[in-house]
Amino acid sequence: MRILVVEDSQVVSRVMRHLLTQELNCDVDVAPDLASAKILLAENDYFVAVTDLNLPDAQEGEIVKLVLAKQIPCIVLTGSWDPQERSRLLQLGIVDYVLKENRFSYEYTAKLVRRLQRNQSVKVLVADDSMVSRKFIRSLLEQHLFQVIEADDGIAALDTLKENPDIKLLITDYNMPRLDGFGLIIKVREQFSREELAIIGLSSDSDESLSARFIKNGANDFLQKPFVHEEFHCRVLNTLDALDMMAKLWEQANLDYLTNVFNRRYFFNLYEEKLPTITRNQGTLSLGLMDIDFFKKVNDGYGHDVGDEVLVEFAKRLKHSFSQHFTVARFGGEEFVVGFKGLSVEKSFALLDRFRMQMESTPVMTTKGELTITVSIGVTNFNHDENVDGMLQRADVALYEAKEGGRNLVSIA
Ligand SMILES: Nc1nc2c(ncn2[C@@H]2O[C@H](COP(=O)(O)OP(=O)(O)OP(=O)(O)O)[C@@H](O)[C@H]2O)c(=O)[nH]1
Repeated sequence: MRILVVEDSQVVSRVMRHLLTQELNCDVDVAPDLASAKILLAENDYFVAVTDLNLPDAQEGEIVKLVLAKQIPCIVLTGSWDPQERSRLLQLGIVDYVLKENRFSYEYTAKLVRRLQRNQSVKVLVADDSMVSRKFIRSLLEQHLFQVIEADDGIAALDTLKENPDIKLLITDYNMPRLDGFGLIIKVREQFSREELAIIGLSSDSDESLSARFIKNGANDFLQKPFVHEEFHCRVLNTLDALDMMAKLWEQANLDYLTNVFNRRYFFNLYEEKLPTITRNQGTLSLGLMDIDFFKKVNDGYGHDVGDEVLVEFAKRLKHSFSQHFTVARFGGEEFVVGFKGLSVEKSFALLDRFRMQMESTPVMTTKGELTITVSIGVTNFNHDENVDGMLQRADVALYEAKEGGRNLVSIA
């Protein structure tokens, strides 16, 4: 990724280059004037340009027109606050107008570039029956490089969400035929949590209670029409930042920090939730509890870091073998579990025994060389009158038998 900084002050261009390369994996070209910017723009493709307005050979912001004509997103970083110029440039389609006030302005600009990079993979659905309004919102979102999908009422929005479950943000108007904004949000929230999909409500209605009602019905935020560009972008960015933050918190709470498979808490919550349905439907569930053999010897002989490498590789192989259809979790230390929803104990035994043999026959490559790692496994099925703990206790007994039987074995409880 290449970024162009057009800036005659060496101090500012050095700061921007430093912050941008720190924030992103990118190459930064600096042009100190319009003439050199023209040459660089002719020679390279840029992801974004960060430009000053007042250059030694062009004091009227000519650089902005040049950058926008090449369809390159343009962030203006200027020393002069001119409200009229600012709104003229925003109308022209710049991404943002940032005043060089202090170091936060430069940090903000670098973060904005990182968000633009992230936005390229973020899908936003705009539900509004007014085509003019939809197109206006689309143009604002596209300035920030989002992927935009439109729907002209609530029902169309629901269909679009069904076809595109990876949509991250829904921006919805209130008054729409067939299904209005509230109806849409209520239906959407039946399927998508706040962690999965963010919603911003919009309305030009003067009813002051609308914003609170939108939020109480499940929206993350609300915007009164007409709004200014910057407020729109700030709210969209804040909402998506909050979504990212929630995703990070969710990962910290549910994923194992070392191996990135699910943790014990996730596994318990998932199956405590699933067991009543499995019981009601007379469904099948089995699980395999496994423990790497003589793992202490790996740590003692090669060091804790090599032990970690083995755990990471073991989890990778487990994921590769099972996570497409089943649930893989690390319970702690060198103990892992796989939940086989829909599989009988005989079938999961066969899969786990094949995994055990593959472990034995394919050494793990570590920084201290190849190590042959074996695993002992206890398998059990789910009796419809028990809880997750009961099932795990029986799997633990089977695992103990596998260890007692000489290790590198799969045993059924
Ligand atoms: N490297 C590393 N070691 C860990 C981690 N968590 C636990 N351990 C180590 O795992 C080892 C577990 O050893 P033991 O419970 O004695 O079992 P074992 O050596 O695998 O022997 P058996 O299970 O009887 O085959 C201990 O040395 C722990 O310190 C971890 O996250 N990383």
